[in-house]
Amino acid sequence: MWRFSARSVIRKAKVLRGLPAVNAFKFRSNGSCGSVSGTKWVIPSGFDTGLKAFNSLTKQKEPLVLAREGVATWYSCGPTVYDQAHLGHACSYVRFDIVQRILSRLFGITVIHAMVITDIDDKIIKRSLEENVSTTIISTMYEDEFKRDMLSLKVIPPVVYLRVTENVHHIVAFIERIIQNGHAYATKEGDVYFDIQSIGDRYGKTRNTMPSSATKRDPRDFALWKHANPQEPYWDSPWGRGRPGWHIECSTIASSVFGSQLDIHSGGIDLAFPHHENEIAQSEAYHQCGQWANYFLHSGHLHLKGSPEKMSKSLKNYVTIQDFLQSYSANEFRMFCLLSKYRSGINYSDSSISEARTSLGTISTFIHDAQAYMKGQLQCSPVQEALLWERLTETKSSVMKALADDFDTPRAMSALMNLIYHANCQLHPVSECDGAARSPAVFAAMVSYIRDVLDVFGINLMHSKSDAVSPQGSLEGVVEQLTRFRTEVRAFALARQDCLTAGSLNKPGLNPERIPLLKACDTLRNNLAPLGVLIKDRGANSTWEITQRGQGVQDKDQETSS
Ligand SMILES: Nc1ncnc2c1ncn2[C@@H]1O[C@H](COP(=O)(O)OP(=O)(O)OP(=O)(O)O)[C@@H](O)[C@H]1O
Ligand SMILES: [Zn+2]
Repeated sequence: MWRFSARSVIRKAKVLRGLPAVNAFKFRSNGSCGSVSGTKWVIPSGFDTGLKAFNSLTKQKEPLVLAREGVATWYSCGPTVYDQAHLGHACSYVRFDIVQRILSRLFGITVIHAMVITDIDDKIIKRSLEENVSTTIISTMYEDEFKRDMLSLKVIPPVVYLRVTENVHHIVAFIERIIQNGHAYATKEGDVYFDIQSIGDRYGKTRNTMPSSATKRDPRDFALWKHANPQEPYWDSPWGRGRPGWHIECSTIASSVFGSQLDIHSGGIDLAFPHHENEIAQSEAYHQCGQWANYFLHSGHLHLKGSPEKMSKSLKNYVTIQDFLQSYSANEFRMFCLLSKYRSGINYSDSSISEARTSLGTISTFIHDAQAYMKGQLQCSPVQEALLWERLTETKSSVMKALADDFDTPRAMSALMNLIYHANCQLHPVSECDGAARSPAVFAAMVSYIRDVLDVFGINLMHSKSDAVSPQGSLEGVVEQLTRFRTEVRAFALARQDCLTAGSLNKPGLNPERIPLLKACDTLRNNLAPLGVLIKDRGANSTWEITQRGQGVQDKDQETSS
């Protein structure tokens, strides 16, 4: 249902905005390399998606025009892998994952996403010296953890991850070309610097934050290649032993995958300057053209509430993704991200994450009630069916409009919540069925739509037992069998108590034979709760349900605690 073709979606979007559906696509005809960065941004030639995106190059929303029809080339700066990933990283990568899912699943655009893994840099070297292990051990360990963390947050992996250390030969060749093109110079110490003056006023002149150095021609010049100090890892190069500077890895790797033209480049806002400005300067100096990447999207920072600083490994004010997932679910984190614009700063606190949990709870409760109504278990007076169909249509159009407008997820979520509010207003439980006309189809349509949209955002609400498709061997089937087995064991143990009581021991709680069995049953129940399976004991019977992860540990119900 959500795999619309880009053409049909854009045609619909134009009709929604009151624009003629014909000529929905403009193929502009300026040259492949557009304008010069730092001077004037030129709208790219190619395929007009009908969407708008905030482009950091112009600091305003621009029509999103891609070089090829239905395809977006997308490069993102990846993590520097010297420590565990935290919620700041999660926030940036989940937000862009949502943007990419919107592009591909709602607007039919194939997103080709490549990401670099920075597996050599000053911070990694420092950490390896502190731990007395090689940089490879540090980077491999944290790269693996990063990838696992992203998967547990349901971030779709890029089509390719590229490590800096596996691309040093490309980087050396890239630097050589920049030198040949007259935009970089080597020093006698074995460093290579980008020559800012060689590109005139195309570089951010007012933002000189680079440290000065005796060997640089201009304090703004930045390192493309750094000579190796003793004990540091190195690669051979025409300038001696050394390693790449930070910015050059992205220009080289993005160019090695996508050539001289890139549709979208993303990263956190802290990367806008100097990192992205330097990437642009290097890439345009290498390709000898302007406007290498047409759109730069930057995500806002995540802060711990009350802290003016972004959450950061170096500032040690962070919550790791793994710690977070002990108490909350990936669905909850994604909802937390959806409730703010990807560009805005976001405060992480108990109350902001609770707000996300509450929103998910409202949605789940509505789905549950709507299903009960469909099954005839929730009796209601007649609903205003025509009104609900109308509201559903309006919601669909509001969601599409919001998402086409710089991926405005909070506006889309508010349209969904508004639909739920109006639908809930019609669901009044009454004690008896009055035989009134019923309208299950409109509730079914709302539930399907809400689930589809959330699925696009990477939130899967198919977690209730009744929803689950239960082919043999599914996880639900396994939990069902496990619970039945536990029920039998418990019933057996409880019956042993009855026997002994009947045998006039008169102290049922002291029967030693049943304790290990009941203890095992308690342990199983307690261990399944953080995994999202809530077992409830009702007399000798037990039921189970899938919950949000982390809920439902019920120590107070321990059968063996007394
Ligand atoms: N607190 C944060 N909020 C949002 N995005 C963040 C935050 N911290 C890092 N990022 C983003 O995560 C991506 C990977 O960052 P990287 O590994 O280079 O982190 P970093 O900035 O070196 O981390 P740190 O500052 O924690 O040492 C970048 O796009 C960066 O902008
Ligand atoms: Zn980068």
